[in-house]
Amino acid sequence: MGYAQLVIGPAGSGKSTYCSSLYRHCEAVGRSIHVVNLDPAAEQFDYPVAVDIRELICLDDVMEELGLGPNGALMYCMEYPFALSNVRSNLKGLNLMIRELEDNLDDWLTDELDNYLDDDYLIFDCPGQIELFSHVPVLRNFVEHLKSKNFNVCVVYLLDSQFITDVTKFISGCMASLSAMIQLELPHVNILSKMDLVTNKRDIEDFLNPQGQVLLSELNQRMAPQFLKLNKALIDLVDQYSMVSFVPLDLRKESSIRYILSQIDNCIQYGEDADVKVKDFDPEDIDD
Ligand SMILES: Nc1nc2c(ncn2[C@@H]2O[C@H](COP(=O)(O)OP(=O)(O)OP(=O)(O)O)[C@@H](O)[C@H]2O)c(=O)[nH]1
Ligand SMILES: [Mg+2]
Repeated sequence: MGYAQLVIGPAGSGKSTYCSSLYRHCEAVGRSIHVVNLDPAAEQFDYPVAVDIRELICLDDVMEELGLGPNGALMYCMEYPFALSNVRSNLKGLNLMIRELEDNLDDWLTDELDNYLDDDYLIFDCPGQIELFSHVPVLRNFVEHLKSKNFNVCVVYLLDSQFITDVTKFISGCMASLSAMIQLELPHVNILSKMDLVTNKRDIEDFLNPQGQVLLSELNQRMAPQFLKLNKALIDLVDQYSMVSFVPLDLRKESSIRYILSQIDNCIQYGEDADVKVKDFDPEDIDD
């Protein structure tokens, strides 16, 4: 059994920083994790990269060869390894393969991830394009692949606390997270990142464990009267999916990282197998 965190969230929400902080934390406590870069546009890392999607495809090449802008090129990069047969016709004359890697998802992932099975703990640092977890099936296919390889996977969704200045922005952050939940159908931990930048904690407190009724009345105050019904439906939706809970992440505090990691471990049942093994062992069963 392997374990994996899929770290997603809007651009600049702090995903890569979270990955490197988590790596350092685990290193300090003597725990082994491996961080995988799934961002073809990434340039530098503060963590040792265990597996790098840029070895398969890189953004600059796609922009140049296909004449795409950075966002279109990124979507292309992400879909490329996962749907190679569909895009093969577009690839005529292109020399996108940077190395002599096998030219399909299974081969590439199997090659790269086979070293990381059985009890290994992988962190996937994903790109920030919101399309990836809203309606494009790339990540979904990727997750299916991980599951087939016996990984317990959890989504770690980061939302930048700096953007959560009022209820409307909070709701839109929730909606983006919700679409990832629906799209990926995985256990989900929502994190409010960059808490060190929040000067007035009271501004954010309402959003850490918000009450549906409180959110609704704030939303109603901000929006024109014709939105009352929509507001109610939105808040009900957020309530229903019991996703109105964000865990604050303050990278200055070890305790904050430790707490988040324990929540995630819980979601993917990391460590439970070891407990089971201990519990299964009954001294009474031993023959004399
Ligand atoms: N103060 C503070 N800054 C942070 C924190 N996390 C990230 N940042 C800053 O926010 C910016 C974006 O952080 P990244 O970790 O690159 O964000 P990302 O989500 O990986 O970004 P993309 O991969 O481009 O989507 C950088 O300038 C980071 O230094 C944090 O906890 N506190
Ligand atoms: Mg990043």
